[in-house]
Amino acid sequence: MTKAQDYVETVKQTIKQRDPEQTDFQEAVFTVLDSLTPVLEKHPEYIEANLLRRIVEPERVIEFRVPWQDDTGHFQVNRGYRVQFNSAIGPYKGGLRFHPSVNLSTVKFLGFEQVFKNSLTGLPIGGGKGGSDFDPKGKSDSEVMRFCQSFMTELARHIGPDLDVPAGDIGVGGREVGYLFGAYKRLCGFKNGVLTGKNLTFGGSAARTEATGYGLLYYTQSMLKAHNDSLKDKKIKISGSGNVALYALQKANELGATVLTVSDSNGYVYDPNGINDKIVQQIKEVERGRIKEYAQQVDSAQYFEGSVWDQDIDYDIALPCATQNEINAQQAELLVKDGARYIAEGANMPNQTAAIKVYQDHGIYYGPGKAANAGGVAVSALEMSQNSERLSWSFEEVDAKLAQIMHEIFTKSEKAAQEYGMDGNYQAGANIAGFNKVATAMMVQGLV
Ligand SMILES: NC(=O)C1=CN([C@@H]2O[C@H](COP(=O)(O)OP(=O)(O)OC[C@H]3O[C@@H](n4cnc5c(N)ncnc54)[C@H](OP(=O)(O)O)[C@@H]3O)[C@@H](O)[C@H]2O)C=CC1
Ligand SMILES: O=C(O)CCC(=O)C(=O)O
Repeated sequence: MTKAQDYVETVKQTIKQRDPEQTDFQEAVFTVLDSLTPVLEKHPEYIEANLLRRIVEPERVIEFRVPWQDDTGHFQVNRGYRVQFNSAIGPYKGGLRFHPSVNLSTVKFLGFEQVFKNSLTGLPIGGGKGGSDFDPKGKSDSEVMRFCQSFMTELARHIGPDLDVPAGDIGVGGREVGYLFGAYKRLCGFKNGVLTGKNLTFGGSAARTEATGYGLLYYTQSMLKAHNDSLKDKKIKISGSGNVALYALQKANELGATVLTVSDSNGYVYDPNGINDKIVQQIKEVERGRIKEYAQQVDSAQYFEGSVWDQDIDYDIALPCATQNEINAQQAELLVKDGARYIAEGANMPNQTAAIKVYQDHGIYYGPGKAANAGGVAVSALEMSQNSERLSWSFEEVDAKLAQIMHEIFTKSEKAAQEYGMDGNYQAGANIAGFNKVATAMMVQGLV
């Protein structure tokens, strides 16, 4: 074992011992650490400075009670979190997730990923993430508003335009950001740089709603181009039908691909003629309905219960856009058998570690979430810039910047992989390129 390998193993063991139950967090950290051994061989000063041990420890973890009243008058309590992971290159930045599965491990894994993702965007933002085990599904608008107000009553004291700037994630969209902003304003006054993903009427950026899904397709375009390929006439499987999935679908259709599937946590819709994004948008964004309603409206579509990744059909590109760990090794084997050559992650960590190993073994080109889905946070950072200069840019201007950023993220990852002799390994490339900037910043800032 080299000194670098030994150091990585020691850091991994420390995490396992200190937080044995935080399995999602461990998975995210170990994936990054495993890519960094060659960097440590080249930079032994990082080992001397115990940099990895510091980088895997959040700067601050905030956990709080969120009491709220439901429509029947009963008092409810949820748990709120904000993990301020790393501020070496800018204020903490990252979304809030409202979903019953949220716990400290979830928020820590998402915050850790966010550090490297935000670094890859090239914009001056550190990493953070937050959320709650509150489930907005099935709640009335009034209940969601009361919950958001209570959540912000505590969160407000920890955030600010130059300190920590939350945004949306699963279960937190325009409605929730609006209520959170309203509550913040009553407590601290109008500071529109405190949240991103806002409505366009009070400082939101054009194209933020579309940014993660569109950015995913721009990244995928770059990945295909690197292999003299294009999206035209490609068959794509998308999972999820939320914000990321919907705008990935819309952009894929615009770029001449055929999207065969979309899904939710109950099941998936398959349409061999291609999923119509306008119908999905109406069902999900306007009616807040379930995806099976699509099959009730479109003759050529069928609805199936279960995971879309268990469906056995031929296709070219997989775009998982739902949630973490949605693809296991067996499902990855099926993806390979079905002829898919590319996979790019719209969701955060949708592939289990064993699934990624399957892609590597079979030469499938794999774009990790921290690179492929960075478009959302990149446009959030552009929203912060617009708020600072008290101006709003046009949709076309923001979209062009987004496309450029996604292309650069792909190129940076590709080059970093090449530099360390791992040509085509976009996962290692993204981890190394994301790490380099944060590591340099931490080293020159002294013991932080
Ligand atoms: N919004 C953004 O800008 C960004 C989001 N991401 C990531 O993209 C992913 C999707 O987020 P987003 O679209 O914003 O969230 P939404 O809440 O808008 O949509 C989430 C979608 O995923 C499905 N889903 C959620 N949990 C599960 C589960 N356990 N099993 C199967 N399906 C599930 C939901 O189905 P159902 O309705 O049944 O729950 C829904 O279709 C997440 O991993 C998020 O972290 C990454 C970068 C930025
Ligand atoms: O726009 C943001 O700040 C949040 C984006 C996010 O949560 C993510 O990239 O996973």
